[in-house]
Amino acid sequence: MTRSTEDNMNAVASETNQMDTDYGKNFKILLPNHQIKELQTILRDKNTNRSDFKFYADRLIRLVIEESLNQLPYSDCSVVTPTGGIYEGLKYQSGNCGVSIVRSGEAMEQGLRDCCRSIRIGKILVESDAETHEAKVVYARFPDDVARRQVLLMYPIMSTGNTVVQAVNVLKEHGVPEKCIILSNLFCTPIAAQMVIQHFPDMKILTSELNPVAPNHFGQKYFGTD
Ligand SMILES: O=P(O)(O)OC[C@H]1O[C@H](OP(=O)(O)OP(=O)(O)O)[C@H](O)[C@@H]1O
Repeated sequence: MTRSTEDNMNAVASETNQMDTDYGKNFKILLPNHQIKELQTILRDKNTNRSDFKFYADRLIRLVIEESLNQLPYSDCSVVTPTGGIYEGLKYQSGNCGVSIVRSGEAMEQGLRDCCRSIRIGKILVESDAETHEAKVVYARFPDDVARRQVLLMYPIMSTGNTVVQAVNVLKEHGVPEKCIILSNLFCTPIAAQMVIQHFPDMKILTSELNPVAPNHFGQKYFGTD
């Protein structure tokens, strides 16, 4: 039996690691716990040095990536144990890929590779016009068969949501159905959540925090260009 992304989403949502929100069934927040709150606190603290920032950001990224992988399809399988028993388990299905939104989305690539060693990772670069603040896509590269894959779209900060909206539009132009995209995010504002959900109601979104203030220093500090 194959477990669809949706089946899996519902199964996982009823467990303890995600919180349902008022933003519909496709928007999930990691269930807050002390560990997650500590990581978020360190990342928001202006006194956190760059080395610590990257270290703790990578830890939070790993948690979000692990949970995002729970949204992908798995199929039933059985294996033989060392004592000759049969263990009924699950097998991760192939046919997935990552796509990072440059630049801060690239910070999430290693977390994904640590879990899926040889996963293909595409890239999208969205630039905001300095005067009009209009976001536009200036570069995009995907696996040839991206339209047939489940796509884990990685971007850590959603402030207005404009960057993500443009990136998802490009994926859709390349034939990726909305329901096959899982957005992996660390910090999201309510405005961005509304904006992205309004544009793409069938896309799945996983974040670690919904807060009116996004830590927009993330990319600068993670990559040391602040
Ligand atoms: O949801 P949006 O309003 O589109 O904003 C998303 C992010 O993009 C901006 O960063 P920046 O342009 O520095 O991108 P980067 O961190 O990826 O380099 C902004 O400071 C947010 O961190």
